Amino acid sequence: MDLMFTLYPYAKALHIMAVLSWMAGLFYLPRLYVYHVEQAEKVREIIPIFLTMEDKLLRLIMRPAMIVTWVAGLFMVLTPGIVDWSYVWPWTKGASVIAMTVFHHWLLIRHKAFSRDQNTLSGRQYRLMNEVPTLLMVVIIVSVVFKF
Ligand code: HEM
Repeated sequence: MDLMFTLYPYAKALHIMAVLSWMAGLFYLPRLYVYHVEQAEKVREIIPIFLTMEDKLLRLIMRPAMIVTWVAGLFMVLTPGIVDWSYVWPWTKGASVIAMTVFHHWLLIRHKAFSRDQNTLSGRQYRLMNEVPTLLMVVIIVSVVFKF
């Protein structure tokens, strides 16, 4: 237990670093899909460049950042005295991080559809979906800061 308390600030620092990297990708990838849809209609040669950018962002940045966010976050959840489940905030945060993870996998599925040239969504739809991580982030930050 003492070791968990010693490691707690390291876990929190790691958590915040990973969260920032994961969120950067979650904000940028739907925007990249907007350009992918709208530009690919005009210039087909640009498609492989978009696919490479999306693939690298998903595999090299977003996936590792998501894993580190979860591992460091769960470490803090398991540290005694950190989360009091009788409050509302752990539930709103928990629901939002699960929704954020579902959104990540939705982006992955959309990327696979793009790779097979089977994208069915419009630029406008990706623009709308871009708001999802923003809304979830607001709920998460309010939850961890106000701890209602
Ligand atoms: C993926 C699963 C996640 C788990 C299990 C998790 C869990 C936790 C826990 C237990 C804490 C410590 C709370 C405290 O200090 O009292 C924490 C802190 C924090 N989390 Fe997460 N978290 C996750 C994802 C996220 C995401 C996606 C964001 C941002 C969008 C985020 C932002 C933060 C911030 C800013 C803090 C620091 C709060 C403070 O110092 O008071 N977390 N997290």
